[in-house]
Amino acid sequence: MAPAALPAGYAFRGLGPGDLRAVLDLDTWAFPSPHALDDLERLPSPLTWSRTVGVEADGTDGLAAMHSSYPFARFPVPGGELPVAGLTWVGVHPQHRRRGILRAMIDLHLGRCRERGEPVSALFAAEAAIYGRFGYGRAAHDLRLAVPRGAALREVPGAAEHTVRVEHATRQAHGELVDRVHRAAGAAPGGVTGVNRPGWATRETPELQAHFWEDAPMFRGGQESRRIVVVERDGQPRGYALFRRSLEWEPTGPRGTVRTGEVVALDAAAARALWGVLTDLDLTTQVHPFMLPADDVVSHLLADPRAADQRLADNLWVRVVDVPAALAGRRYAADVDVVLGVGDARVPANAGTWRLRAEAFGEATCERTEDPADLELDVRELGAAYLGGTSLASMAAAGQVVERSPGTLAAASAAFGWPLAPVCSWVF
Ligand SMILES: CC(=O)SCCNC(=O)CCNC(=O)[C@H](O)C(C)(C)COP(=O)(O)OP(=O)(O)OC[C@H]1O[C@@H](n2cnc3c(N)ncnc32)[C@H](O)[C@@H]1OP(=O)(O)O
Repeated sequence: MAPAALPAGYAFRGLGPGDLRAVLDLDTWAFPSPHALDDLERLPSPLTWSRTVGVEADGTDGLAAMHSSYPFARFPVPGGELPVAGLTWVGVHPQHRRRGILRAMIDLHLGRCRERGEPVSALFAAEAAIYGRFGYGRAAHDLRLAVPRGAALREVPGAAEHTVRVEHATRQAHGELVDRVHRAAGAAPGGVTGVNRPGWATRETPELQAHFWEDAPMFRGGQESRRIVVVERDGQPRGYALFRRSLEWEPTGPRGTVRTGEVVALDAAAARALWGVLTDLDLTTQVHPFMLPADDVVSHLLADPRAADQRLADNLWVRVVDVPAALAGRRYAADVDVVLGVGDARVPANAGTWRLRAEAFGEATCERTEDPADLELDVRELGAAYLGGTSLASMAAAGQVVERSPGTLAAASAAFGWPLAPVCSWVF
């Protein structure tokens, strides 16, 4: 299929910093916002301008649509890192919707990913029904909890040996610490060696860093400014949690809530120390962590996990843009030798049969073959399985992966899995 073109009367235009106001105007048409453009314009933009594309309509001022992507040069995939395009700021003005502008933007994006040598694209979906049709699969989930104050936690040796700092969170004081601990926690989650955390993207560009640390009062939603707990052992930071509190006085007394950002620790003892602090803040009754891994340590530490009202939400969606580069660029949790018959309506170069060979946790190869497919699947399901968090067998049970050679599905499912659940700890 040829890439979708924009409808007649529309044209793409590369955007730059001088377009910020038009971008914010379009963005607040796509995502309704109570904030004035003048106020939004003063905040640091996270965009990488060289990857930001607008759509203009003949005879109309402003933008009809836009999209951008973040250049993740070192995006964690199972057992390695690859260049990945983080698709973001996708918006179409309500005046111009449902006439194929998004479809044309996606095809432009996928073509540019291939030109830039980015074999994978990932995103957070505003609505879950949008991106499957374009070959993005639901690749990761995150855990949402409401942990009661004082929830009993299982003990971990060494937790009590940490000292605790509770401070205002600033880039100047904590930027380097947060980056260092975050990267280390993704490379060896919980101190487990030989297994990384797929999807654990870092804020790689200066624009993303500036945007992350901005703590504009207009976005606090009635909560306090951003705070941080740092736990240290022998004078070295071993974990941090970003958080904000809010407080309401009720007839029964104070009812405060703690909302966390990232809660990241380098080992189990540091994690236990952090959760001990978060669940014991005065005047609060509940802790709401944001976007933990589905297998986060806290789910194992809670004596009564049911009391924490656990839910899963979709996290990263993944699109395999270049099948051989993506499949050879990750590692597998078991030996595998399988022929995949891949369907791809938008990227014809991906379609066809591919032989994937790998040794458990070793190098992988992926080459075109004339051999018949053992498994048939659409690139959407390949994307869902890619980070190791959605099993091929579970998608086969739903009729979305078809096993042609008996026995190959179980073996490939084990190989595509990963010992730790994929997640991204922040929304991009
Ligand atoms: C990664 C991110 O940035 S996520 C942010 C996405 N942006 C938003 O949610 C902001 C508000 N929404 C919008 O800006 C727009 O409605 C968009 C971007 C979601 C869709 O743009 P449009 O130009 O209207 O989409 P387009 O006309 O190309 O539609 C392509 C197909 O997707 C479908 N589609 C589009 N939006 C949706 C949706 N929200 N839910 C379900 N299906 C959708 C269309 O029906 C169409 O289906 P078809 O292929 O069967 O004909």
